[in-house]
Amino acid sequence: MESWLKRSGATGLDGLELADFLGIGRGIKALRQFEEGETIFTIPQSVLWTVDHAYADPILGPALLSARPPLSIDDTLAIYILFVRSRRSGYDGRQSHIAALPTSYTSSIFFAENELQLCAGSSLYATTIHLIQQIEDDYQKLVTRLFERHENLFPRDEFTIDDYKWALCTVWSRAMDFKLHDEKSIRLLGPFADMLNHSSQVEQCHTYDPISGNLSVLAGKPYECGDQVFINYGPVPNNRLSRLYGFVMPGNPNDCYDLVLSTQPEAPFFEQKRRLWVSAGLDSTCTITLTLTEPLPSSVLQYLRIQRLNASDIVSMTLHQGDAASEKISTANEIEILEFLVESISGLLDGFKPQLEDLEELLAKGVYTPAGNAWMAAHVSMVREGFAGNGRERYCGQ
Ligand SMILES: C[S@@+](CC[C@H](N)C(=O)[O-])C[C@H]1O[C@@H](n2cnc3c(N)ncnc32)[C@H](O)[C@@H]1O
Repeated sequence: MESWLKRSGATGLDGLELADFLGIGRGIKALRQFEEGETIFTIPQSVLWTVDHAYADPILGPALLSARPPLSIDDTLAIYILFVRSRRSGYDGRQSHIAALPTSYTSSIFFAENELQLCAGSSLYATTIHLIQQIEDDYQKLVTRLFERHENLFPRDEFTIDDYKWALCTVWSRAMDFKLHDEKSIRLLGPFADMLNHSSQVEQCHTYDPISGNLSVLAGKPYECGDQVFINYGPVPNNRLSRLYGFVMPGNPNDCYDLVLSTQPEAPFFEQKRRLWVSAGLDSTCTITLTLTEPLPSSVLQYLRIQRLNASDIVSMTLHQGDAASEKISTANEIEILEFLVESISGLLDGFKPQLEDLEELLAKGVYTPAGNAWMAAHVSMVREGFAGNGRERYCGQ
């Protein structure tokens, strides 16, 4: 892979090598010193995996262009990888990258039922179950939209659902996203750059030049010869890390709980309430992220105050829409929403299985293999530790 990249114009690779690091696995090792901010290496645009390159491929492109509706970005990249992997000639360079990819992944979609049960009640449990079904549905759509129409391009034994899952996990765990101008963004996989592991000790230091289309990695901190070079994947909570990347960080400060608030259209004064939610930047169904530093965002209270409005509250609120329900509306309304919150958060916490104390004990005793699936699921489930304490204090103090 490295010789193909160098021939294609990659720079900086001589100062680096792939190496195994204890407790983290394969990553990139510095073979010399790097000063913070220095460009470590650059991968040219011609070898990146992008949606544009997939469409520009003379064999794959026309098939992708004919798919209706068009494929999502992740599906396009996943099919591009599988397509290149399946070719017998003409794709040596990209195939040398594919040969360096892991052959299996540890995303939560591969957890066994008993492993997944360890995080029952968490958003990871619900999203993983949903995702497994979604992947099966998406695969069936690909079969009818693409594979059956171009049987010569997509030999069925190299485009099975297991191949599709592998390619999707390749994209989820290795793709980088960059914001461009005009609110546009680009998702790409950079050969070699995708060998960099994550550390929250460095600032974001991978950059994309929209003019040249090249990808560069800068030193996020000073490195000595022999150090592992890291990038920062972003402030990702453990449930996402486990779903997309197949690892977790114990005590992750970015841990959060996605609280879904929704109201049925049959509810009293639904239309008026919906308008108030929209004026407050919310909606009749909205997902609000509870974090360890902000376990009870004001938007939760705002949503519930509007949800519990009675006929007379609605009239006065509609007159003063401003920042709807950002403050207490009435004592009765406030008591109602706080009682509801205590009840529903207790319900949410009770929904977690197994009990927090049991999980803490099992983890402390080292029952689960570190970094294994059960260990990851247990750590995701521990997220409630922070919310249980912080949240309750906050509700009692209202
Ligand atoms: C972009 S790849 C990095 C290269 C990867 N280690 C490899 O050998 O191909 C991302 C994957 O590396 C692993 N990884 C990255 N950072 C990690 C970390 N801090 N701890 C444990 N595993 C990590 C996870 O398996 C993740 O899905």
